[in-house]
Amino acid sequence: MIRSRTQPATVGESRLPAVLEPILADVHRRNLRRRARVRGAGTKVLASVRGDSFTRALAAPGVSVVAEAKRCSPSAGTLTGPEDVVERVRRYALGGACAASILTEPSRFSGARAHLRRAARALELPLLRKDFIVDSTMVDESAGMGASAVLLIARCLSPATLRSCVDRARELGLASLVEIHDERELEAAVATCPDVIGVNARCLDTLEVDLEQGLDLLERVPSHFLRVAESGIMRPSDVTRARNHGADAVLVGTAFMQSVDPRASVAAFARAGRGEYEGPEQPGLARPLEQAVKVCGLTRAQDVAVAIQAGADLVGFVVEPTSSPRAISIARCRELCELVPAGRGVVVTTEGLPDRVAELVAATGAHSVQLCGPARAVDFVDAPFSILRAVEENQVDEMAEWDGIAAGFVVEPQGSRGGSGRATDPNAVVRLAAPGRALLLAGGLSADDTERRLGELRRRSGLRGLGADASSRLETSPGVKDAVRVRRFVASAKAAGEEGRAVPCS
Ligand SMILES: O=C(O)c1ccccc1N[C@@H]1O[C@H](COP(=O)(O)O)[C@@H](O)[C@H]1O
Repeated sequence: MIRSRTQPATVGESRLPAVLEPILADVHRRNLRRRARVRGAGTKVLASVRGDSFTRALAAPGVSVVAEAKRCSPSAGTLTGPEDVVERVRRYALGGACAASILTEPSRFSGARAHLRRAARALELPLLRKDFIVDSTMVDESAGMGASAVLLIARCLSPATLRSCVDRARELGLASLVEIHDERELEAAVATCPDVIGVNARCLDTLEVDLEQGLDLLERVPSHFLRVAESGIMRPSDVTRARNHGADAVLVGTAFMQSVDPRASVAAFARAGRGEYEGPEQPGLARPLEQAVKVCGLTRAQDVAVAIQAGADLVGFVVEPTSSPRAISIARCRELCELVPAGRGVVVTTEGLPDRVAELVAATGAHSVQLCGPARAVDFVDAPFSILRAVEENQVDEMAEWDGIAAGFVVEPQGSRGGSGRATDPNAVVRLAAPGRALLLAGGLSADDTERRLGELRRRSGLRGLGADASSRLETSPGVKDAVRVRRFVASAKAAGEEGRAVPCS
């Protein structure tokens, strides 16, 4: 039993870890306040609880991915600024997450009940409420928020309370995931017969993660329970390890929160869960596209070195159209990609068939692809690499289709096929701004006019994240970059960024 309502120090016989003590004290305080406010009103439970959708999703063949939305944590610190949790979870769903875990704990994880409520209203995906549930009334609340499942941390609950929470969840049609970390907690979990048992590889006393130890314990969970590996799953090969230890699902938070392209990361992990992933351990882009600077159409190793040393965030290699004066072979592209830091090489293609594009990405070793030809967004939802979609400045509808699927857009002048040297119309570009959309301005940018053109657009439109992409005007002859122009282009694009930061957003 928890001894005090505001300062719980023990659960049953065992002392609480130092990290849990203040968290649980806060939970109790908030519960007291909330219940005093709503006394007599009862807890509204949604009629349409979707608990079976959570267990069905986890039971799908292979290792399913439960992707977590959390802004910070005691172990990782701040993971993201304020952001739209619904948009993040939508990207998780596109990438192939079977369910999402949403933090509702406000003080240590910057979670909110509203995040869960809004996601449940907006999305079909089964949602796990991740919080520090201390009694069955919090299970009722979870159903009221639209959760399909609740996380019950064995370390936070006496055996009797754990049982009453699992039973209450079952009555409400919610799935319960009981989290354990050692043999004793495994016994307690098994005794309550939850739907799912999760092994947290993180020790709550030290916050240290030992994935191997966690996976060994997971193997000892009786196989009639759905088994989830939690914490320490940072790369696709960890999913493969979990698969080899009998996991039905992995719960991944930090790796996806730290990813620049959560859709692509989830897609890579989900493929690994099906035993189908062969890509890099850090899938997708390495840097955010906000104010990114890309140098495109590189054909020579020395030009790649200059661009990277100058500070380019991305370097592009044109494989198609083969008619481009900057086109190189797949083998040459692979050689040049090897010279580039991970996550910064982009293969440029007019190919639009997803399997062929996937082959091209694998063959070149690029982490992302720039799609310049006709392609359907729906074909790329679960592509395990990042996508830059090239659009013409008037293709607003095309952009809407790719939102959330492409990590960002390269905006070219109307009628351009790339590398034309022609400039975009600023009036058209400002109309493309939308929340959460990353844009790279392209078309005839040179070492001389980039700072002015970018700065002007950023000031006029509030497009402060606008990046830049240039090719032909940085050359001495087709395919041969001029080192001075490349350096000046990168520097002036970055300088426009600094200026943009100083101008308040209107
Ligand atoms: O760089 C190229 O030659 C190229 C060829 C075919 C498709 C895309 C290409 N690069 C893209 O072209 C623009 C920049 O062109 P420019 O500066 O006007 O010459 C940009 O989108 C590059 O990614």
